[in-house]
Amino acid sequence: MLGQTAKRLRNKVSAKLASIRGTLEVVLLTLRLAEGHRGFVFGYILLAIINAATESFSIMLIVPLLQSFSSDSIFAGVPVLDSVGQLLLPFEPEVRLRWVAVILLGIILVKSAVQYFTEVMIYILPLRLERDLRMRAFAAMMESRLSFAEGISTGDIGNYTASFPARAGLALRFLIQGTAAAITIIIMLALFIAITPSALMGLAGFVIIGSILFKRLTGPLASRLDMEMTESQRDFTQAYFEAVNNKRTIRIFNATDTFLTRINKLLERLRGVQTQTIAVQNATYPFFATLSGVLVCGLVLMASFASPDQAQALLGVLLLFLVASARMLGPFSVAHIARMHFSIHADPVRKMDFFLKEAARNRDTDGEIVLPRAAQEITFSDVSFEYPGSRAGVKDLDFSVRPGEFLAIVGPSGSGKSTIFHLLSRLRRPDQGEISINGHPLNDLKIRSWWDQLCIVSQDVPIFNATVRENIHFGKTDEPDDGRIWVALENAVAADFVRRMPEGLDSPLGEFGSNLSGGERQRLALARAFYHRTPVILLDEVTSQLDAETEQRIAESITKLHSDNHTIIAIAHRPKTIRGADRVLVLRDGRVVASGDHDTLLAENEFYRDMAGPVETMARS
Ligand SMILES: Nc1ncnc2c1ncn2[C@@H]1O[C@H](COP(=O)(O)OP(=O)(O)OP(=O)(O)O)[C@@H](O)[C@H]1O
Repeated sequence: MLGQTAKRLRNKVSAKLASIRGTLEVVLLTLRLAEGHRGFVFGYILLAIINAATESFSIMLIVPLLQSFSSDSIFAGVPVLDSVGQLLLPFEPEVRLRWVAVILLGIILVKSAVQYFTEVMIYILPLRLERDLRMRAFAAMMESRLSFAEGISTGDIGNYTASFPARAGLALRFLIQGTAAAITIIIMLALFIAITPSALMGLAGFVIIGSILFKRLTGPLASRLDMEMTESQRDFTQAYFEAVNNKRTIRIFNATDTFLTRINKLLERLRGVQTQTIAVQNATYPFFATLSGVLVCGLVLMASFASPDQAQALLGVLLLFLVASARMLGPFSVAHIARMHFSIHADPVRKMDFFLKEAARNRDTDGEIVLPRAAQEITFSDVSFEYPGSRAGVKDLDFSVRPGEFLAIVGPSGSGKSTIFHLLSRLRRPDQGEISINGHPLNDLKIRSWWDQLCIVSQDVPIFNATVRENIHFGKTDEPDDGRIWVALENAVAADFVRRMPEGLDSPLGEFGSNLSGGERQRLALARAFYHRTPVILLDEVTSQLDAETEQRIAESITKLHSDNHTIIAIAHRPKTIRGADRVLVLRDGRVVASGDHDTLLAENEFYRDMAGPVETMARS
């Protein structure tokens, strides 16, 4: 029996210690996240200490002043009050009042100024940290390896770049607000220890019993709300972005009502968590006010049972307790509200810190070699790559592309064509083998010096919510050259439809280019490549949405680029679209199964012939 009780006690103690360790860990993590704002944090705490000191000073002045007008000395023998009282006594009552009034006025002015600045700072600080963390999360995502960045769901991205920074900002706010309140309480307690130990006993009892009771009542709820807030915000962001990004599909599949119901449910859940949080937060002040009221009633009752002398002493303590509790109720409630809020926002602090560390670990490392701008020879030597967690990818790729060569890569869907582009642009890195540019391993290059010489037109045609000019000039830092933009548009067979737009090059293209047709988007993306005229151009199914005539005109533009000594690597499902290529690589299940020129492959390779289809094969025969 005794052993069991001891064991239970041990478990309780170790659980308590673990919880204290957990809180301390979050405190340190919060301070680490706020590393760049230390001056602000310490400035706030310093002002809070000045605030508490002025508060104490005014109590030390007011109480002896009142006492000095009374013939019954309730505070006789109380060291601090006595000595301040002695200082006041030699003065005439009116002089005493004047001096106290002047000093109090000075204190009040200092206190008001300090209070104003602490109030402003406490709202500014979370915003500063939020802004800083949002930027850090965004940069971490952009600068980390693609496999890491692509592994984060939209809901989580929403949390890392919006909700978590805001909540970590609040955690910092409540951490320093709680610390400042705790310092104020300590200063006040020290003052009351100096004044009278019995008042201190009352206060200490009030502080300890009140805190334990309040924590018991609200602690578990605060931790649950912390988790629920994170989850409900993540789920809402996920659903929201899915709805925003799939407007057309949702309508056509008649899924509007389903989506609205889902979003409505998620919003309702979020509101529920927020409501519960507000209910818990606002319980603090009434709780402690009631508790201190109950204590006062208890003391009055006790005085009613005591002898007149004891009653007077008790009422002296009561008076002090009233002053102390009235003064301390504010910082005390703030300390508890802050503690509770801090634990409500502990989860985002841990997750934000973990995310930033993981992103730093997965940061895309760069090489040292700056590649001079020139025609480049590209070599794949025994390159193999598998997507993480999947067996798909490419195997044993071994080929070179000469400077100025036009290489076509054909193969069925899923054979690994786009993966080659990802590897060549170092968005992914080979598991085995090496890719080199002009003899330099791709991993050793300063990647921006390679990207500077590379342009990609991909299947998912990224058009930005900007004007035609800004979309074509995208990624460049010099001034846009309208003459060259029009030439690029002509080459991409896009000039006619841009001319028809009401504002020409200044026309806005809408979000994701929603003001354009699929083929127009494709031609604008091509115009971007023609404008950039980088030494190496990667084309991924660039004519898949175009009619035969436009496709033919674009093929001519590509041939012209080729004759201007640009290296072109073009991906296609259908051999028809890359007839101008010098050489064709045929890909199947991630491997190169044949290579040669179009005609030779048509004549000799059955797989290629099957892909080319009867029209192409007949055209040749
Ligand atoms: N992020 C990814 N994670 C896991 N597997 C992937 C990923 N991207 C592509 N794959 C897989 O890798 C293989 C090669 O994909 P890739 O996109 O290179 O094919 P592709 O030949 O370009 O196809 P398509 O012609 O349809 O665009 C496919 O089996 C595909 O499912």
